Amino acid sequence: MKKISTKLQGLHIIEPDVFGDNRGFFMESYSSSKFAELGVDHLFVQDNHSLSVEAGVLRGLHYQLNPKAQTKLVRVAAGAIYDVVVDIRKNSPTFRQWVGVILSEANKRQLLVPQGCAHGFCTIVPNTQVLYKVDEYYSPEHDRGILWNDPALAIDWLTSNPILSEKDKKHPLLQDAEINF
Ligand SMILES: Cc1cn([C@H]2C[C@H](O)[C@@H](COP(=O)(O)OP(=O)(O)O[C@H]3O[C@H](C)C(=O)[C@H](O)[C@H]3O)O2)c(=O)[nH]c1=O
Repeated sequence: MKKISTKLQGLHIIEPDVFGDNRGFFMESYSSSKFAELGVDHLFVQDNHSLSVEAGVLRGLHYQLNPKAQTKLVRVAAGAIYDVVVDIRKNSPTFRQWVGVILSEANKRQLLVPQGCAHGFCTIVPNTQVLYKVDEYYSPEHDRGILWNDPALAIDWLTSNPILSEKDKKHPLLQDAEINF
């Protein structure tokens, strides 16, 4: 199993060991002891699962404010996404910078998204199912968002006309968003 760092502190790609044979494959998608050996020793308390039936569905950019900020361990069980993480930690040297990673059923890559980052993804193929663990429970009172196409972030989502929830169409720009990281 490999952990690959990125330019954002705490944002890592994890490549699990995959055992393939003529039947298909097996992998331990999560192991608290093996992930802890990689420094991923969070106590995850909730598993999330979403299905997006179309390509071009964009969910994000979301985060929860402290003290309910979430670390997320994201993977794709079916289909493929372009996963985007934005550093919204005011004192971070990479504040306002973003990283995009393709997570897919095929590459089986996982993404560890640290607290203090906004997270979103855009599906690349229909019927994409995303599974992710979080280390803090959902708290609507602390749930916040940033507008997906904030010009100050200039995120290239690899799609021009995404399918968005009404909520995701109305998030503020980062400059106007409530952040406490
Ligand atoms: C996130 C969440 C949502 N819900 C309920 C609230 C709504 O009634 C319904 C759909 O929620 P929402 O439209 O916020 O779902 P997504 O747009 O997929 O949001 C997620 O997408 C991006 C990629 C993220 O990183 C977040 O984890 C999460 O915000 O599920 C819950 O009951 N528990 C939860 O943990």
